Amino acid sequence: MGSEIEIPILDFRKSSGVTLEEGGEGWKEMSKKVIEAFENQGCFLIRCDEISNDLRERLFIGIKSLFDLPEETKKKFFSTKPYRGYTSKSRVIPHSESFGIDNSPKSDTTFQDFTNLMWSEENPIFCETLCSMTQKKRELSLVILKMIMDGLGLPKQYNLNVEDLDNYNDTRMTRYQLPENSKNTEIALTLHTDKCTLALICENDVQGLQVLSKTGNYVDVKIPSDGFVVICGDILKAWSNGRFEAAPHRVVTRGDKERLVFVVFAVPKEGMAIKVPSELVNDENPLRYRPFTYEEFLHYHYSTHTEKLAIEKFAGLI
Ligand SMILES: O=C(O)CCC(=O)C(=O)O
Ligand SMILES: [Fe+2]
Repeated sequence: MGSEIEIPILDFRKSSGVTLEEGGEGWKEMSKKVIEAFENQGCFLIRCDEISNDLRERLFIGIKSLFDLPEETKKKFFSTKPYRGYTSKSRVIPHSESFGIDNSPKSDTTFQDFTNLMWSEENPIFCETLCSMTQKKRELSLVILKMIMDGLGLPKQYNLNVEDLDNYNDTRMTRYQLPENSKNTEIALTLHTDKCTLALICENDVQGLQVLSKTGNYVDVKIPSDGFVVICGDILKAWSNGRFEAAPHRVVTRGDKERLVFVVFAVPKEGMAIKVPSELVNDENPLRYRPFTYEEFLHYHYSTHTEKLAIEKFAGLI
């Protein structure tokens, strides 16, 4: 399909010559780019030093061995919470299986409990890899959110909002099934927006993510091997009074190589009121979203199965 837009690549690597010291010139420049990308496409690619080849390799070896476990073992990871636990061939994701793990910053045994449940002989290497990846991604998403506060020129008090908007991680690992005929392209994950603040995604070497452009074309996203795609979620869109786009995206499978992804959704603190900063509201930009909590929105989305314009239908004022 036609790719008339380019997804911007923001280079956070030291070797690119930028110094991302908070408040410095490089930081300010990068803040502008983050804001521009979220205003225009609702997503961007990032290259960074944090994720070494070795770490990434260990991650995907671990994820593969996780999905290769017997079905009865995988089913032991059960959750009553929407989109958490082990899901196989669900209504939303018919051609894939995934694990959704809530990773509260207060609990440091989440991944240990998880890997101990999946492997009776335990799996300390994978456990350590999951902790390390999730932590690095969280650090990065906090930097991105701080850049947003700065770039929008919001007073320093909004830096408190950053920790609350990205209070805990919902970590998801997914394995997509191959199409029955490797020459076909199949939709493995239907068009949606992410219901979180931010999503950071990395993949094994198999591409499949597509973002829907404003002009209605699907654009293939090639996630750099030393980075992620960063997607603005509905929460951040509403918080920004609709200034940012929540990029609609889907996943297609093609070819004969299995696609594995590791996603960290940054999720707001339980009970946090998602409220547009008054500085972003004026005569030209009247208030577009009422205050709400993430839990209320997720419940609405899950119980009504509303996907299209879910955040507008739930909290929109205009
Ligand atoms: O597989 C991907 O690249 C994206 C996954 C995704 O969009 C999701 O889990 O919400
Ligand atoms: Fe998504």
